[in-house]
Amino acid sequence: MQVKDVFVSAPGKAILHGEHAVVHGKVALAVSLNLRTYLWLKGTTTGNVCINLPNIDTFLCWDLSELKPLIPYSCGKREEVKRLDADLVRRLHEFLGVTNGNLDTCNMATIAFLYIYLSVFGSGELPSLTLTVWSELPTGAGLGSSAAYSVCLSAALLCASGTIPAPLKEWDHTARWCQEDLERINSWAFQGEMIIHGNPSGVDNAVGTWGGMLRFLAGKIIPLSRVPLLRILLTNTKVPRSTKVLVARVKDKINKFPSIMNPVLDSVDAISCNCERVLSEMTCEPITGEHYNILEELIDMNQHHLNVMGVGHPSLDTLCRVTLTKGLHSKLTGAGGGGCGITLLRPETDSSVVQTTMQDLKDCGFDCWETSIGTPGVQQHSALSVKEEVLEILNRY
Ligand SMILES: Nc1ncnc2c1ncn2[C@@H]1O[C@H](COP(=O)(O)OP(=O)(O)OP(=O)(O)O)[C@@H](O)[C@H]1O
Ligand SMILES: C[C@@](O)(CCO)CC(=O)[O-]
Ligand SMILES: [Mg+2]
Repeated sequence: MQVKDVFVSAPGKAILHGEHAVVHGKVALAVSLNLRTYLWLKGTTTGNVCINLPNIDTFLCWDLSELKPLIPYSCGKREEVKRLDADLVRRLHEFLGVTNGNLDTCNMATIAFLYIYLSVFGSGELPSLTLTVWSELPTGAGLGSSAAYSVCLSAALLCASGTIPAPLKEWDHTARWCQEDLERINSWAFQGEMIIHGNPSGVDNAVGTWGGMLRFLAGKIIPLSRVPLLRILLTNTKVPRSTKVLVARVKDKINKFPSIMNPVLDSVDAISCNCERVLSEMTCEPITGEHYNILEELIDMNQHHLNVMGVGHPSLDTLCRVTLTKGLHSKLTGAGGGGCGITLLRPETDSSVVQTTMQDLKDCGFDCWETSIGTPGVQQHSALSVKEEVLEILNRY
């Protein structure tokens, strides 16, 4: 069986408020970014399944005969995809020689792929294909690279297997799926996130799937359609960290100090709700300096809470200190422990202030750029519609 080629992309995300607290049933507000992950799936007749993941230096190929014995026993019967198939995960660990359960960057990405590939195609004939993924997002830096990767895998494999239709018509450049298909994509992407994160809330894959700005609470996704245009500076401290480790660290802290940590989580919840209220006010009344003052205070308070949770880092303290000397307020975004932070720019913030702030942050060794938010979620592309530099990279493999 030869499957049709599929080209998809999904955006990264920034969490405005609610990271970590959202894992424990509190509200998070998150937005999509103008940085995307691209995936090109090519149907082949080689009898091999190959993955090229240049961002993480992973290039692997298997013969179909090696993969067939891994097909999950329950394949095709699994309508409910909220929990991982523990038996398949265990057999994939064995297959890749993971002995202690500790997955490195390459194993996490490989298992996420094999898990979805085998689950989606396992009830029929496994197809031979080559899948190449390249991302504009920094990997493992808090901007939802794992979710964008999982959403792309899920959309491309579901589409190639015919589980969901390809929305792209001959004359289209890009197309999106209907709500029901997006829900399917999101639920398989969540499985990928479970492999990579351990215990994800699902907020990152929801943003990768639907894009825009979302309110997320206990699996419930509410798109916020009326939001003001926010100017945000993104800074990558380049300090490596793992979301899985940080999420587990917060859980340990909650278990150890429940009476201290639960009020902190409640307070973060209230910060997210206050932020949502202010953002909504900003769309229906004239925007004032006071709106921005409140947004800035919420950022400062949340950053302190995240430090209490144990997910701060000296590099993030530096980010907050450097931006505050220019009157700007920052917090970490995503899992913390290094990675990226966001800085809110006020409408009146002069471009010279933005430039000097960015230079000061670059002098600290950080990457820094102004970003646009609220971009579309997962999309199917015609190869022609993709930026030339992205096509050139994906075509190398
Ligand atoms: N472009 C990519 N190609 C292959 N694997 C990727 C890619 N991007 C992310 N991954 C996988 O996701 C892992 C990083 O996930 P992690 O959740 O730790 O960081 P993040 O998603 O960037 O940050 P956060 O979850 O805080 O937003 C990598 O180790 C790798 O396994
Ligand atoms: C830290 C966390 O809250 C956000 C990571 O981007 C984890 C999650 O929600 O799955
Ligand atoms: Mg992640």
